[in-house]
Amino acid sequence: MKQRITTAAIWLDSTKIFLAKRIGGGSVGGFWEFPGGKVRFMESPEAALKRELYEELGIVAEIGPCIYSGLFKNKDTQYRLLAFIVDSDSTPEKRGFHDAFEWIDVENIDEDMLVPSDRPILSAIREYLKNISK
Ligand SMILES: Nc1nc2c([nH]c(=O)n2[C@H]2C[C@H](O)[C@@H](COP(=O)(O)OP(=O)(O)OP(=O)(O)O)O2)c(=O)[nH]1
Repeated sequence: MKQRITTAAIWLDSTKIFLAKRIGGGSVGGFWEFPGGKVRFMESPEAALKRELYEELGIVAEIGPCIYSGLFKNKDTQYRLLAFIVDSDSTPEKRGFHDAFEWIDVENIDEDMLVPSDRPILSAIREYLKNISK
């Protein structure tokens, strides 16, 4: 099976987290996601996430710690998904990848609204928020 590394951004503004709804089509169209994307050859995961956030949302982001690592499969590829805390002062814009944005408290995120790969990230976010509030 082919293997790829992919990334997701946990963009926090105090207790709220940024979610983007993927445009319809494909196996995950219409679901909400933590934005990000695939790492290219010889690219670091952090650089890939920074690039994807600029391409998909037009934001310049600082990439912080990785708080989640997990696996998922799509067709003939196994993906290693890494989720990073990110920070940005930019305002996101729609660039053809998403049709809605939302800032939402982690307690109010219904996991069924998320692309399946992103669902296990929710407990990692709760754990992270618990630890930084100590
Ligand atoms: N099936 C699936 N794909 C996911 C999830 N999360 C996630 O980022 N993806 C990625 C993997 C694929 O690159 C893409 C969905 O695949 P697709 O059916 O729309 O298109 P595709 O296989 O042609 O993928 P691609 O060439 O565009 O990468 O989204 C998930 O939870 N399930």
